[in-house]
Amino acid sequence: MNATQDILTHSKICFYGAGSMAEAIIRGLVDTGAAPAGNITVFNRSNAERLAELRGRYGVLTADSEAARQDALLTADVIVLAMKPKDAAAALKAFAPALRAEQLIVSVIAGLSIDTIRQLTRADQPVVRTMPNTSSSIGLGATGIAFSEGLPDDAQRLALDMFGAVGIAQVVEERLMDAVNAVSGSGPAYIYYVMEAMIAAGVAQGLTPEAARELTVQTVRGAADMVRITGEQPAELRRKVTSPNGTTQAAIETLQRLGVDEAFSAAMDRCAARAGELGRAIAEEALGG
Ligand SMILES: NC(=O)C1=CN([C@@H]2O[C@H](COP(=O)(O)OP(=O)(O)OC[C@H]3O[C@@H](n4cnc5c(N)ncnc54)[C@H](O)[C@@H]3O)[C@@H](O)[C@H]2O)C=CC1
Ligand SMILES: O=C(O)[C@@H]1CCC=N1
Repeated sequence: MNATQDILTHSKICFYGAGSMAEAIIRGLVDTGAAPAGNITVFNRSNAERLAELRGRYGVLTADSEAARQDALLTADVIVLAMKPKDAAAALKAFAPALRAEQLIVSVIAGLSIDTIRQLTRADQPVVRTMPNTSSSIGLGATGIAFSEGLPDDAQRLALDMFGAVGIAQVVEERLMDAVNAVSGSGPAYIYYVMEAMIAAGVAQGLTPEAARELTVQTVRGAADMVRITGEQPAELRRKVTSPNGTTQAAIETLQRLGVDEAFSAAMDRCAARAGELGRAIAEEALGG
């Protein structure tokens, strides 16, 4: 074990919010051994059943009472903000007064800026803003990471190790975090949407749902791995599939005629803009303007 892994291994991590994103990260940390389950405490607002589920699956600790929640927050080295954006302002306001200067805040909340977190806590609170995705739950996550100004190297390393344990982690400037949200944070949903459409069209053409699903899944998996493994550009790989005047050309021309490029561009612009709106709404609710 090297010294940097040591930091994550020995840190007490508190997950504030116990939803799908928290679980995805917890699973990666526990399964890879990047953080021992006994160092992870998780809580949500009031859903004891959900906490029991996480305890049973991963062996993590859960905080089931207000006193236990306060204790988990007070004793944590790292606090992961994993609640919905609409719950973030109230949660941050409630726990900020008890926060210690050295506690690292890691946020996965769409749109929430480092500046808002620091305004609610301390001007020099160590903060890592991230945008992961749900593929983290199978170790194939893609996370964008931005650091607060002056964040010490060991805190940067800890965050990179935490998200590296569940996939790849890409450091970006904070101003680009909404773009990361548009590409990889929400991205899995676009691909699922494409898969839904492919499966439905295959079934409409007579395939069984099972056959359409299997063929679609393997096609998407194979295409992603072709880009990853060959290192070639997607456009070049597409060219190799597309015989002149063949079937693929007929399909791609139809997609282009129907405006799929424009649809993706508009959807991703709207996604990034929505992240900005969510972030401003949290700041307004928490800071009053
Ligand atoms: N689901 C996704 O694909 C991604 C989600 N995110 C971000 O992750 C965050 C969480 O999203 P999900 O896990 O999908 O949501 P979710 O709805 O599955 O989980 C939210 C959790 O927060 C808890 N919670 C809410 N208010 C709380 C409070 N005051 N105290 C304690 N717990 C509280 C809820 O009980 C629930 O356990 C969001 O802010 C979202 O922007 C980021 C990247 C990807
Ligand atoms: O839909 C959302 O707002 C969250 C953020 C990125 C993925 N899911």
